[in-house]
Amino acid sequence: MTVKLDLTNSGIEKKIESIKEKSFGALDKLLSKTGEGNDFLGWIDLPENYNKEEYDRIKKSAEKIKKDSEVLVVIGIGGSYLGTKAVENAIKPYFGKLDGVELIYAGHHLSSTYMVELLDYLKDKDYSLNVISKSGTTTEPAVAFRFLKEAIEKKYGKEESVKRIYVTTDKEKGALKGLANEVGYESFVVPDDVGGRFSVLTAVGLLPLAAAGVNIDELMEGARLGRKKYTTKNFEDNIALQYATAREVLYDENKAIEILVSYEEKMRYLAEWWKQLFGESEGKDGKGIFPASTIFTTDLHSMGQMIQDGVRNIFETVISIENPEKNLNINEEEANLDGLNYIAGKSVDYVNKKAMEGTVVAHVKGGVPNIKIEIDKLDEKNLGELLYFFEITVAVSGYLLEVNPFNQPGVEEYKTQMFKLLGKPGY
Ligand SMILES: O=P(O)(O)OC[C@H]1O[C@](O)(CO)[C@@H](O)[C@@H]1O
Repeated sequence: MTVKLDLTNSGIEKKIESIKEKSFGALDKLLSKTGEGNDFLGWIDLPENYNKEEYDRIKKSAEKIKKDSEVLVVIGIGGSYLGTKAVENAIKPYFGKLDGVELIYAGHHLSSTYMVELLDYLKDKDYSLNVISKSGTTTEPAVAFRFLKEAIEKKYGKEESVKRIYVTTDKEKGALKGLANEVGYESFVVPDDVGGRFSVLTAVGLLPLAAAGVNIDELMEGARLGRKKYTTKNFEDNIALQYATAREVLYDENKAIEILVSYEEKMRYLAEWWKQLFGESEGKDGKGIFPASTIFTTDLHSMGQMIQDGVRNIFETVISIENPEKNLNINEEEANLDGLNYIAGKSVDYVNKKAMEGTVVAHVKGGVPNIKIEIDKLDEKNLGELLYFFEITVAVSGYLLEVNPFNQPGVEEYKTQMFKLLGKPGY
């Protein structure tokens, strides 16, 4: 077992029994495709049932990008970039990069300063673009692409730039698809039945990740393993079902905020991906657990007070990585002026783990139930499984909450108001 779940500090193990049946019903609804949003369930079978021809093309394009570019600019927002950034950051070294290109993100906000500085940074780099938008009409990436397309055409000329632009979008709809068809960019598809926040294992995530040097075969292998485990209709064996059930019980007990905690800085963007997945899936009809995240011990020194002592509407889900990639021991110092000799001979990870154990005790004592998810190490295979684990959990959680986990009507409101202010035709 690679991903493990520990509910011993959740305080609700007995209550879980009482809604086990309801959770089964939710999983059944999902797998029999009879629930709301059942036209967006393509992600369930994706680890097995993906387009093999496209997968090969992704690998070939990634090799070409590696050969002719130092940088790949990933243009997208929300589900069109967060999964990539989550996996990339979890896998790549802190300083430097993998055996691939540097990924730089654009179109995930509207900072004019960022765009000016990015265009400047790219001037002396060899680069390619991957513009990603399922709808093909999202404003932020569209604006970014307009600037970056102009810049790349200026640098390489029209003909060469066409070979450096990769488009990932709907198979037939949207402005981006129209443009790709007209100009002849290499194109990849976001399947109709896979929503943006569930799309990391399609070309959306796979192309930039492969170009960055992430092992996408292993990522898919992990997801395949996840599919076997988390679609199992046996409560005792299915920890995604257990996690969804625990969340439902805690929500019933007015724990309306879930903080995803990690003690590894590399997990920061996995938490960002998780926040979109859970926030967009559950937050509707006046319901939903608010997804938040922290990196400990860093945020214990900023958010720790609030978590320990503030409004008691929080629970924590800790992702623990059993074996760090790298570790080092603290040496004994004769003078001991810093007073650290009491931990001499111990490793930094040992101290980190003790911080984790101590924090769990303190927070549970302070009225913050704790769920622990454990992986043995941070690699592509475990990440693939973890991504799939969260996807199944959120779908079951959504059905338990009696919302449609696969739409996001609320996101439209800000767009409507912004378009009105900008004078977009039709608004
Ligand atoms: O891939 P697209 O269509 O540009 O959408 C980007 C993101 O924007 C949203 O649609 C919300 O507007 C997210 O659900 C999605 O991940």
